Parts: sequence; C-alpha cells; structure tokens
Amino acid sequence: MKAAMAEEMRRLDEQATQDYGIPGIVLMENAGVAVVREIETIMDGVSDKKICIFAGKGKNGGDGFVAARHLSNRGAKIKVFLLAARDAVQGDAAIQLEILIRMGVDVIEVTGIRDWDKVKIGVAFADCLVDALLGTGYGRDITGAMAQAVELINHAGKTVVAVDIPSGVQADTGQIGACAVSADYTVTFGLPKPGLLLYPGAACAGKWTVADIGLPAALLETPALKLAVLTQRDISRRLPERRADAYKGDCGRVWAVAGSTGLTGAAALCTAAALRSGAGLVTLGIAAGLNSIMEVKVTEVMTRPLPEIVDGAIGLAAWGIIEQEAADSQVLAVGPGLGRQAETLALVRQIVEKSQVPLVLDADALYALQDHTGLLGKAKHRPVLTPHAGEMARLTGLTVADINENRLDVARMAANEWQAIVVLKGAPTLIALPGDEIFINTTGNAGMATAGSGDVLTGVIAGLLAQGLSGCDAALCGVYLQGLAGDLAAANGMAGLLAGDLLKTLPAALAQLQTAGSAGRKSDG
Ligand SMILES: NC(=O)C1=CN([C@@H]2O[C@H](COP(=O)(O)OP(=O)(O)OC[C@H]3O[C@@H](n4cnc5c(N)ncnc54)[C@H](O)[C@@H]3O)[C@@H](O)[C@H]2O)[C@H](O)CC1
Ligand SMILES: [K+]
Repeated sequence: MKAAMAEEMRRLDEQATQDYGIPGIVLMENAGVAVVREIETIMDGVSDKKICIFAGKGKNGGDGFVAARHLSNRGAKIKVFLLAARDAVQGDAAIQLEILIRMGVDVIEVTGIRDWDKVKIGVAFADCLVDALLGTGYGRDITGAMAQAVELINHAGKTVVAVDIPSGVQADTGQIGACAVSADYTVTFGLPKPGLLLYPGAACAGKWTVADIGLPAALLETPALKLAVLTQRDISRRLPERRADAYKGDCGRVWAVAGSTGLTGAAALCTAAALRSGAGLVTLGIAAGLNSIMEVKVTEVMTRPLPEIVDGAIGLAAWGIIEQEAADSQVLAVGPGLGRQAETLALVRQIVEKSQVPLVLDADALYALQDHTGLLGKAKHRPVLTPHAGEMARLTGLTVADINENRLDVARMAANEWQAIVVLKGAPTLIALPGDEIFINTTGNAGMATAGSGDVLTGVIAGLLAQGLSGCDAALCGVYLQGLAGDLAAANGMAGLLAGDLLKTLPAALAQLQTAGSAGRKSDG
C-alpha cells in the first residue's frame, strides 16, 4: 500500500478537487464520518456516550466538527473544545463549525480560566476524547493553551481517538516536539502517513487504520508516490512459488562466507535461515581451522574450508575458492561474524568488485566498506546491504541520532548514492531502492532486538534471492518474513526471544504468506 508525506497528501487533495471536481468539503465530510464509524466500533455504539472533541483551527479541526455533528445525530453527548479563536477557523472548517453551532451542539472556545474549568469537567465525565487539534499541518512545537489541552488529554485515562495523526507528531518523520497526543486509535485518511510508523510517533498513534475518504483510486496508486507500507498482500504476491515436484536443485543455492573465531554462531544462524526460507542448498565458507567445529554445529548446511591468515580468519587467498563456489550459486552472502582483520576486509572489497553473482552484505562486510562505498556502484548486480543505525553511521559519517531522526531520508539517499538496495534495520525496518522508492516494514517486534537476529535476516534475504527473486523483492519479502517469524515467536514472550527461535517460526511465517498468496492468485484469476 502506498503511503504519503504531508505535502504529497495536500497535493492529492488538490488534485481531487482540480482534476476530478471533488469539493474539499466532501473529503472533509467523508473523513469526519470515517472517524465516527471507528468510534462506533471502538465504543460499541455511541448513543448516550459522552464524547469530547478537541479541535484546532485548520482542516483537522474541520474533520472533528463533522464527527461532532454525526455523533450528536446518533445520540452521543458532545462537547467541542475549540483551541483557537472562532474567527481563525476558515474555509470548509468554518462552514462545518457554523453548522454545528446552528444545530446547538455545545462548542466552547477555550480562552480563559472559566473555559478550562469546563474542559476539565467535560473530560472527567467523558467516555472518549477525540483529538482533532492538528493534522498534517502541524509545523511547530505545541505551546500555550494547546499544550495544556494535550496534557489534559494524555492524563485523563480515557480512550483517545486521533484524527488523521496524533497532534504534535510530524507526519513525515514521526518526530515529536514539545508534546504530542498519545492516542489509543488513529484514523488516518486516504493513505498512511510515515509518522504513524516511525518512532516516536508510532508509539503515539496506537492502533491505526486507513479510512477511505473517496479520493480516486488512480490518485492513491500514482507512481509519483515513492513511499509504501508493506502489507501481507504486497509480500504474498512476490514470494517464490514452490512447485509440487520441486527438486532441491531447483530451489536455489546459497553460498555464504561468514563466521570467525568467537563468531561461529552468526554463520550458523545465517545459513540455517537461508534453508528455512526455502533455499534448496546452502554452503558455508569458513576459515579452515573452524571447519571441524562448524561440521558439528550445522547439519543441513554444507561447509567449505577456506585458507586462513591467522587462526579462524580468512584473507585474500580465499578468493579463488569463493569465486569457484559462487559460479554454482545464485547468491553470495558475506559478513555475519566474519571478523575485522585488515586482510579479511580487503577480501570483502575484492568480493564486492569481482563477484559475478548478486551479493547480500551485512555486519563485518559493511565494516569493510567504511570509506569504500564507491565500490558498491561497481558491483555487477545491485547489492543488498543490511545496516542497522550503528553500521549506517559508520558508512555515512552521520551520528546514530541524525540517522534515527531522518531514517527515511538517510535510507533513500544511501540507496541513491551507493546504487544499492539498502535495508535500514530498526523499528521499523526500511527498504530503499535507487530511484527514491522506499518501503516501510510492518512486521516485527522489540523482542527481535537480540543477538543474531540480523544474521537470520541476511540468510533469509539470500535464501529468497537464490530462489529467483530480484534483489528488491528478496529484500522486501525477507524483511517482512523475518519480522513475521519474530511476531510468531513472540507469542511465547518477547524479552527472552532468541534469534534461533526465528529459525523455528520461519516455516510457519512462510506458509502463512504463501497461503495468502495462492488465495489471492485464485481470486485474481
Ligand atoms: N488528506 C486529505 O485528503 C484530507 C485531509 N483533511 C484533513 O486536513 C488536515 C490538514 O489540514 P490543514 O488545515 O492543512 O492543517 P492542520 O489542521 O493540521 O493545522 C491547522 C493550522 O494549525 C497551524 N499550526 C501548526 N502547528 C501548530 C502548533 N504547534 N500550534 C498551533 N497551531 C499550529 C498551522 O498554521 C495550520 O495552518 C489533515 O490532517 C486531515 O485531518 C481534510 O479534512 C479531508 C481531506
Ligand atoms: K489530530
């Protein structure tokens, strides 16, 4: 599903009016009605429910006025608290406010101390609070009376429903300023806004839903929108189909160069994950001195000893075998637990320059690319890189804070700069492609912030690439699939989740997506 930045949403809104003749007030009406529908579901009906609507002067407030009217018509007891001067409300919102006033709905312009008493009493007895203070127009820190209203909403202990986006959350980045509404539910209009998925905004949004407000489908699907939110449907239709008469040789071969002394677990997790994601054959290249350990550690994975420079670490002399094995494989995954000996890093750079097969680069392979990202453009196939914020900081010279405040921009720019598929791991993981396309993942949980979970991701992406997916599809499906495996594993508790648990739940996650995919194909065909 596409997603939209605030400016893009404004443009869609304008196009709906200019190109299709849909009046803005119709969209506002639909938006307000969608909020009412959601509240009816949440509250199990609204008749006789006491609902306070906090409204600002803009169109977000206008949506709130529409909701107030329909809720009142359905028997709810409504109070509208207007956090702006009445004559500051303009355009469609002013029309909606005027209707409310003519209907005799209680609208309180909150200016003086006496008004605040009314707000506090209203809130104390309310069943639900609606936040229609600010939407995509939020531009500066919330201060003064509006900040006071946000505090009151957040500390009331009531069900809070945010209109479009919680007030105070930056729609494009998820950043919050001085304060923001903490909602239980958010009804967003037309398309999701990245601020609902990016932290800290994601923590304010609660459970969010996208409401259809009647924008033409062609606008919502326009290729001009480069941002998308990954849904099960997007992933299911991209996954490889496994033929009933499949033979292991048809299911792709992964060649992984990973592991060093003290870090053999990374190699074991990565290669097992490649098999768990459906690859037919997986071979691990490992420093010769560690081979007999790996032979015990892995069972289904084959191993190939590589010449060592020191105990448990490989160097340039390994290139010959790496090249030879790669010739029989569809993908080469490099980096998990590989180590950081100078010559190991030089080998990684040689692999990037010379590999004839697609690469998935992670962990120490990313370390090797510090100050050498220019090599990525020389790779024969667009490589897939899977940095977390710390690795991204090393590769870009930015701070982790800079990255986390601008995750979308950083991932997008890195993909363009490096001509690579960039998987910026984190909550949520982003997948950026050269050419500005960027995807936000929707699976996964905090339990996955655990040692080895990145190694599993590398293996899953490599496993999918080996089965014939493009680098882009393998990255999208791999991220979603690994997150879903994490969600299934978290059913037994998040804090104690081990990366190895993901290996156990990967087949069920894959099956869930494949079943959805074949159901989709049947209904399409
Ligand atoms: N997307 C759609 O198709 C539709 C969206 N609708 C709703 O419209 C809002 C966006 O409305 P807009 O009037 O542009 O902005 P806001 O209501 O969010 O803000 C109004 C106003 O507030 C000022 N402002 C900004 N920051 C602050 C602050 N910290 N304190 C006080 N005031 C602030 C700013 O100057 C703005 O002008 C969208 O979210 C939807 O809810 C349509 O109703 C339906 C179609
Ligand atoms: K809002």
